[in-house]
Amino acid sequence: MTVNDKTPVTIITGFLGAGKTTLVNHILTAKHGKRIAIIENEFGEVGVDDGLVVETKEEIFEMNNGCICCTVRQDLIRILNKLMRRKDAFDHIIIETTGLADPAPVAQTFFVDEDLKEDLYLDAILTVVDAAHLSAHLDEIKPEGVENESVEQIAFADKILLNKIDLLKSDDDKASLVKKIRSINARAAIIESQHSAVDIDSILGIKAFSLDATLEQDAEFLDTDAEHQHDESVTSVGIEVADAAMDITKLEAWLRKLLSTRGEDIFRSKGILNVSGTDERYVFQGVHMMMEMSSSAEGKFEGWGKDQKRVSRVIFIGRNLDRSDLESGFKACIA
Ligand SMILES: Nc1nc2c(ncn2[C@@H]2O[C@H](COP(=O)(O)OP(=O)(O)OP(=O)(O)O)[C@@H](O)[C@H]2O)c(=O)[nH]1
Repeated sequence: MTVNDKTPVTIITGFLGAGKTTLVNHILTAKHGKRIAIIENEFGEVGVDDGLVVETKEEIFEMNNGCICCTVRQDLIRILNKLMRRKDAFDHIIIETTGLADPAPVAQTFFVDEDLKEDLYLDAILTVVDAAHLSAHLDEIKPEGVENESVEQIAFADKILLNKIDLLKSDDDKASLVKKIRSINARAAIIESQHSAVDIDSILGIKAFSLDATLEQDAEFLDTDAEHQHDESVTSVGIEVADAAMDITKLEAWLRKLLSTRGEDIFRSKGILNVSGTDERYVFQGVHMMMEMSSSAEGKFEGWGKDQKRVSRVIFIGRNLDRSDLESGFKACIA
């Protein structure tokens, strides 16, 4: 079978909050004529992304019970094998990793699994980066033997979306960020973007993955016994409130204060909210100290479904998280 008879797979990776789901939504709503299957892997004990991905007719598979680069790799293989039994139904498969994943073990799957190798080829590893926060994450010193996920994600990229360029203060800041990226990966093309809005032809069907370049980067790439160690100090706290609605004014004030004081350690926060006194669905998005609150009234995402149970679900991801403090703070904002 030649590469042209196989189904292309794109791995979308990038640190927490970089703009991966925004990119998936852009792909799902752009006009390109491709039938796409999406496999989503989310970090943390409460899944939120299922409510953040736009509703389309495309098939979406959620994998929320572990990390795609380690514990649920067998689940990934199972889903891919299932998809390949209906391979005429798809033109392209996209895998969105968690923000803390190492893309290499996910990419390895397409070279070591005999069945999948027959039907699929790895088109590209796309790494989305947050122009405002990347530098700090790249500079982070990790304990001996622990991977810096941001560095790995850049190192293995075939294409880099330098996203959130609206948040860069000057051309000098941009130039020094590009220099830093180039010192880790000199090969990948870099495209600048805002809200991950890129030309679909520049990211899908580009045949940009190179096994030779990847082996040069990591001689153990094809070694199925090679191990990697995650930073165990990064954890998540998920909170669900099923039987009451939230007071939006109180909640917004609490979140703003929380993120302005603890936003260095709270890398990522997001949630879907059942707000008292309205039928609109609310979504909140936090990346370090930056925060956005929006509602379905703005028309960017769907409101509550007619028979949908209105549950508030939030997740905090970061270091030194105090579960009881976060839970009591959130629940104090119940209307
Ligand atoms: N200012 C600005 N904000 C952006 C841009 N792109 C995405 N965002 C916002 O950044 C936040 C995180 O975006 P997501 O697409 O959810 O990020 P993600 O990489 O999927 O996050 P995780 O799944 O948690 O790892 C959201 O509030 C987005 O609206 C951009 O270009 N500029």
